[in-house]
Amino acid sequence: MTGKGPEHVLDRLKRPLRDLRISVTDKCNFRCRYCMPEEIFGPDYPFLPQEKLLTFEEMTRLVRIFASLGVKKIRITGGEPLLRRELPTLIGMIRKLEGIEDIALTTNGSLLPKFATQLKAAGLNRVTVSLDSLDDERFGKINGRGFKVRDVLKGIEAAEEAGLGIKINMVVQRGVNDQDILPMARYFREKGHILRFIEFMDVGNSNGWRLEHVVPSREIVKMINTEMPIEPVDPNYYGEVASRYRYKGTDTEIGFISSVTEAFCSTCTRARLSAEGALYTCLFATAGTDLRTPLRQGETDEQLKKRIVDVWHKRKDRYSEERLQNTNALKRKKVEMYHIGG
Ligand SMILES: Nc1nc2c(ncn2[C@@H]2O[C@H](COP(=O)(O)OP(=O)(O)OP(=O)(O)O)[C@@H](O)[C@H]2O)c(=O)[nH]1
Ligand SMILES: C[S@@+](CC[C@H](N)C(=O)[O-])C[C@H]1O[C@@H](n2cnc3c(N)ncnc32)[C@H](O)[C@@H]1O
Ligand code: SF4
Ligand code: SF4
Repeated sequence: MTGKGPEHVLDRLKRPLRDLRISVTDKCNFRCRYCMPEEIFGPDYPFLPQEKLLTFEEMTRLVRIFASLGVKKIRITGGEPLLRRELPTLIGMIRKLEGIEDIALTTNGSLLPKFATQLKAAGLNRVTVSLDSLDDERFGKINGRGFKVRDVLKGIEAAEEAGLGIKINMVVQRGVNDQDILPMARYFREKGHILRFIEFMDVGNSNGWRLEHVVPSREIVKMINTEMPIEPVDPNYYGEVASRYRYKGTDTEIGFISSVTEAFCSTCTRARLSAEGALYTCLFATAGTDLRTPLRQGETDEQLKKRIVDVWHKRKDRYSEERLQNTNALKRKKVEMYHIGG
């Protein structure tokens, strides 16, 4: 598969495949209420056994095939991806693949002090660190395990020292952490890091989502603009999830991910690979396509590629747009976020 450029596949809504998000583990050291609430994900929860997880060799082989279909960006996620042993080794393996221009990692940040340098050395380009509050009491409740804000800030500092690109993601929930919007904006503006506000979504089936809990991005834009004037910036690439802004008179950016109020399905170029090797074509999918079994049964690259192409050709997912039009979409059974990574 070397030598010639990638093939380009389009789905039924004419969307190309550009971005692959790989969940490397379903485990996490946090218990964020909106993702893995403690009462469901308790000590006896049956997480995937090691033999069901894709190995690094299997993931790398699949990434090579995806790259031959036009994927340029890989996002490593989870669960908490830094709980997967030897993760920098996987980054190094993916880095060597032709066609992969960008490797990013989404993390809760708590283990970055331990791994940031190794990740950078292995070829990781950037990290996106999730942080929902700067207040220890609220943050402890949100993460469900009493982690302190400092634990995450130390991770961000470690990533900075290692020379990794940095973005911060904050999921905003009305009545839970909306009072943190301005303090977060002030803090990361001062630090010069890109902060992105994410509208709380109805992912999975266990997070008790209600529309009243969503703070629409336009409300946050207004709130920030009143204190710290901002102006829109053009997207970096086709299908970028965040609407970008910058603080007037500076180069510091801020972003808004309006996954609920301004769905972006029409330009969605993302495929997702779960930790056990199932391919999902939407964050809100009810089922995935098993790639691990044919892979372990010895299918060739060409056969696996055909499976992926067939799935992408059939794809017509546009859940977030459908939900905007008809909230009945909410009633269907969906895959959990920790399972395919968000
Ligand atoms: N509905 C929906 N939400 C998404 C999708 N992709 C990302 N999000 C939401 O946006 C959040 C941030 O996503 P990131 O992974 O940081 O976004 P990204 O597009 O990879 O970011 P950049 O590569 O830095 O532009 C996720 O945690 C989700 O909440 C998607 O395909 N559909
Ligand atoms: C599932 S986590 C996996 C990676 C890592 N553990 C972390 O928290 O960054 C990926 C992202 O999904 C976001 N997320 C989880 N549940 C969400 C929800 N219901 N709505 C919006 N974003 C959500 C998290 O805040 C996090 O930024
Ligand atoms: S959002 Fe990330 S850190 Fe929080 S429980 Fe889910 S996987 Fe863990
Ligand atoms: S809801 Fe599905 S199709 Fe729409 S942007 Fe998200 S992942 Fe893509």
